[in-house]
Amino acid sequence: LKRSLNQAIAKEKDLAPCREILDQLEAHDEAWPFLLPVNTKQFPTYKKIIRSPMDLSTIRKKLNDGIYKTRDDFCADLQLMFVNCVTFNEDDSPVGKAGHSMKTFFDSRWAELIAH
Ligand SMILES: Cc1ncccc1N[C@@H](C)c1ccc2c(c1)OCCCO2
Repeated sequence: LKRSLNQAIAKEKDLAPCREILDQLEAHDEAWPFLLPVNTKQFPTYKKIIRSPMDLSTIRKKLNDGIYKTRDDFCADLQLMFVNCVTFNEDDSPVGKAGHSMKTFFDSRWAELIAH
């Protein structure tokens, strides 16, 4: 499907803030549980419980490879990552707490981005 130049420019404008937010998420003190895919040898039940794993490195690759057509596609993968975290981890566990902290941070940055 050939995209016009204007559409390509519009897509880049839409996704540019996503790179900025992803930079900040990767640099966050509580990003450590989310930097790489969950190791299913380390957590054998993970694949059974979590049907669609997602992590920051996968999101970065998808963004770089032009997989996301809109900023909402990008947002959906982050929300999937946070839902997976709540599904598998207790709220008061270290990973559960990190997930809530990262989601709160993301949601506030996303609102700033959309609300301008
Ligand atoms: C986001 C998530 N959800 C469920 C399970 C794991 C994870 N993250 C992975 C990267 C992880 C988190 C904590 C860990 C860990 C690995 O290494 C084993 C030792 C304990 O500390």
